[in-house]
Amino acid sequence: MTPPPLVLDDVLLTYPDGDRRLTALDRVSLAVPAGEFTAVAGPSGSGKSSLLAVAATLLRPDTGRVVIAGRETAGLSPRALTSLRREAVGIVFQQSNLLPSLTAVEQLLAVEHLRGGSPRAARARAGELLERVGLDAAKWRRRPHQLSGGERQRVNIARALFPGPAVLLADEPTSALDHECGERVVDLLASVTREHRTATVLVTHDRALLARADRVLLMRDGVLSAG
Ligand SMILES: Nc1ncnc2c1ncn2[C@@H]1O[C@H](COP(=O)(O)OP(=O)(O)OP(=O)(O)O)[C@@H](O)[C@H]1O
Repeated sequence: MTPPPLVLDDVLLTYPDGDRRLTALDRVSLAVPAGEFTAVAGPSGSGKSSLLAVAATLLRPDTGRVVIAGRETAGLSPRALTSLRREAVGIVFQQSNLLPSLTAVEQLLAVEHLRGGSPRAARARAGELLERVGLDAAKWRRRPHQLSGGERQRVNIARALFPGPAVLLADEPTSALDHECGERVVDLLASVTREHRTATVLVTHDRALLARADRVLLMRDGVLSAG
């Protein structure tokens, strides 16, 4: 059996807090198999964003293991970590972290440019993904300010999927959207998880969205438990 694309094992993360340390993740373990959509709920300040930052290899834990797409991250250099992240981890943030000067299709192609692939194949793939996330082709040449919040999140999801990541992480992707639009974005995350076989983790405050997940976990004071 192939190992789960995302594994956190006994992860401890602390931040400096005056002359003490604040424990943000208290010995957290989590394994997300390919094609599974896991949601993490929990109050503000409980450690949800910290969990995603560690899973995205943006923060190194104090102790514990993080294994992405079968690779131990602990021994990797910053450069190797960046390249693993680029290949294996798609991230969708709260709201538009799209580049303001680029059109929807260019947002995806900019990622490919960093990877140095063939422009023609990249255009074809960008078109397929924008179509898949339901962005009307008439809007592919619009810049972020010419799109609605929901449309921007669709572009974000297409961009995160572009490199074919094994792991897809979404941090409150619906918080800037109205309820109905938020539900559609979460439905989209659920369906692309199955189609693309990503190990997906969604962090959300919105309990109404949890029903879409295969599994719900609760974060409280840095401790992760079954929902
Ligand atoms: N860079 C930092 N330095 C010090 N403390 C931090 C830092 N980032 C987060 N914290 C603290 O760590 C704890 C967990 O924060 P985190 O952002 O992970 O929670 P969260 O559940 O995502 O909250 P929210 O839902 O409000 O975004 C909080 O007590 C927060 O104040």
